Amino acid sequence: MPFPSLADIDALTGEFASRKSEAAFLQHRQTQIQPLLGFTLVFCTLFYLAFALTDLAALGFGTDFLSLLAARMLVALTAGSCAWLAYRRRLRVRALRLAASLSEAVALGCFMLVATLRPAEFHWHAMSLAIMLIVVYLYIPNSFVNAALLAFASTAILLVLALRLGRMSHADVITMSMLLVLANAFGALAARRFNRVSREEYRAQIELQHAAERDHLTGCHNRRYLHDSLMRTGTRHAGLCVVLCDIDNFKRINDTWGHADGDEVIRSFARLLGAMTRDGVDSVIRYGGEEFLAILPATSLEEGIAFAERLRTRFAASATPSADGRDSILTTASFGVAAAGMRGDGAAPLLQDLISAADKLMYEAKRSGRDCVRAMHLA
Ligand SMILES: Nc1nc2c(ncn2[C@@H]2O[C@H](COP(=O)(O)OP(=O)(O)OP(=O)(O)O)[C@@H](O)[C@H]2O)c(=O)[nH]1
Repeated sequence: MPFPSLADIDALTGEFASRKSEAAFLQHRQTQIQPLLGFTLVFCTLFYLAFALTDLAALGFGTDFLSLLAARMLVALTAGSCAWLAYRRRLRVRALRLAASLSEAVALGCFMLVATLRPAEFHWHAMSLAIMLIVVYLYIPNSFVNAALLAFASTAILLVLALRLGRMSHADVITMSMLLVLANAFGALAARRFNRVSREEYRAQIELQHAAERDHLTGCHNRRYLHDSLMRTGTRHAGLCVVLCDIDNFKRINDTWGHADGDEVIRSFARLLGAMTRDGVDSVIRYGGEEFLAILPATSLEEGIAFAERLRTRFAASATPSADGRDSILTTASFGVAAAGMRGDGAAPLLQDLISAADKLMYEAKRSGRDCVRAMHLA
């Protein structure tokens, strides 16, 4: 999961400047965005249709009224279909934004037709557009840029129509322009603030989750993650291998070099383990003080042993520089490897059984003189 920084929030839009962070944020919010888009579109469409009454009052029953009714039905059809999609289908964020932009563009376009056919009421049209702009900026979930472009374009078109068709005084045109500029400025500022606050909230949530699931010293997952995530969800892999690693004679390292250097040895072991495991596939957990657990899905016992042997030789050969930089700390580690395939009843192997077996095997490696691998296959 990408870890976004506050500096990554764009000053103009309030969205993450990095595509990766923004995509992760939108993905995280998707389950909220979908029903929100659906609800807002339905809500706006009902009002849009209800306002056909004002067409009837202004124009009477005739061709112009029917044209506007058809336009309003088109808005209802577009927004209704988009709302249905938002409720019923699992859409990608890009598709949701397309649905939002399309509904907004059709509604604003039809609104311009209303203004054209009812040229005596530009004061009301300006007020209605001001309200619609707030809805576009704040209520219909869309990107800041899409919302701003639609808002600017519809403001410009209404002003041109007012100048050409509305028989308005200069004072009225100026007041109308100011009102629409105010609605745009307020809408954009409020959208920017909302975007920023929701991204700060998301970042704090990710940070908390990270702190709750990770070990502070090494950045590896902790036992809470092992119990709450891995053990609770279980494994869906037919074959699973677990490697328990324990740094040898670690007490002596602390006693000889001090705790700060001991910490550095733990960190360098964690770095090596992280570099040798597969990103997004394997899990590395700091299981105890100087004990680590590697959970390797879809890995056979032979592959697990080969992995542990590579790790053992590389760690034994890599020296950690002491804090004063004058010496190098060399040590070894012992490993217990347990693997299992699909069980007789067709169920996946139990992680807890594999960890218990790997723990026993690791102690066997310690008893056999340390710096070695002990392994077994669970039936
Ligand atoms: N520096 C440091 N030491 C730690 C940390 N966590 C645990 N320890 C120390 O690690 C040592 C582990 O010692 P033991 O369990 O006796 O094991 P060992 O000395 O490695 O001996 P074997 O495991 O039998 O090879 C203890 O002295 C703990 O205080 C840590 O985060 N940092």
